[in-house]
Amino acid sequence: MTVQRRGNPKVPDANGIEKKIKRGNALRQASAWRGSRSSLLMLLALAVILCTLTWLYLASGDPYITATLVRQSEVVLQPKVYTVQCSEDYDNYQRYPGCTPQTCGRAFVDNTVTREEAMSLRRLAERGMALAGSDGGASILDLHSGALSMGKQFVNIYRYFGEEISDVFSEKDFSLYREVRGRIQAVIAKTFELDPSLLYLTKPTFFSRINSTEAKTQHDEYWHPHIDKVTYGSFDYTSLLYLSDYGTDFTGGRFIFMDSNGNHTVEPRAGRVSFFSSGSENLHRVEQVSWGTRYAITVSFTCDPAHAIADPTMPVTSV
Ligand SMILES: O=C(O)CCC(=O)C(=O)O
Ligand SMILES: [Fe+2]
Repeated sequence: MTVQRRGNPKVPDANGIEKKIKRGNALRQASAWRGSRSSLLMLLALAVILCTLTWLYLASGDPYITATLVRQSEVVLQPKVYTVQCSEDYDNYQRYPGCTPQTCGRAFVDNTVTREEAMSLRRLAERGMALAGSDGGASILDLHSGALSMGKQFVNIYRYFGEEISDVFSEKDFSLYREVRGRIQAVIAKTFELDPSLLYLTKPTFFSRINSTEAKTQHDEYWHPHIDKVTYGSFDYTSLLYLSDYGTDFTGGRFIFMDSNGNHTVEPRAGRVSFFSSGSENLHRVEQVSWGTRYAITVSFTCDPAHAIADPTMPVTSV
């Protein structure tokens, strides 16, 4: 019997197999490409969604977003005022009509004190602090009480340095402080519609010098959130006169109002006066300085005559 060789259609020839393999490869490649193209599109879509969400997040005023109220480069010639609702803190204290905050808020002005005056005050602070200074990143000098940071504690410069202090400070320094204090008092009274004669300078009033040196004691930890009326008791209006420039003299060190709807920042500028009602409507902190040295003076006012202090004066030394 002869075996007839019939062409089997199910067994393709070598060419056919090759073609099939090629087609298979091509199909696989195409689908791989389609796969990577669709992952790319997916990534793109994700990026678009992410950007949209970020934009919505920013635009909706998220509580943790920081907004700058006043930049260092800005020159504020009329007080820039932001009112906020007064807290109930003042209910716990005796009210003094014409002084106790009825309108609360914060304001900034750059032409109450000149930059030259700020530089003179800064030199005064530099001379004073050169006598001692903190081991950590925050030193203070209080011309009223004489307190000066020294190592991990404080000394009284008037007692510790005695007559030598007249080589460091002059009458002119004290009269500049008085002059500047008077102008700050007047601008606070005008802005908050108060009787300037019913505001009194209160303690502590001090120069501060802060930098990025590691804190050695609690006194060096200047960055904690606080309410001035709680921290200092007698304050009704706080003012800060900045003696150096954010961005050139130091970085970090911005002042931050911590509001329920977000952080509101002030960039220090030499000669800038930042003032605000001292209650919990103005919870704040100072950002840690990351580079350089920042100088400022805290000059605050009370409505309670019992907490008034006199302007600092050159101590009378016995001959
Ligand atoms: O220096 C500052 O900007 C703020 C200081 C401060 O909060 C304070 O002295 O109570
Ligand atoms: Fe404060």
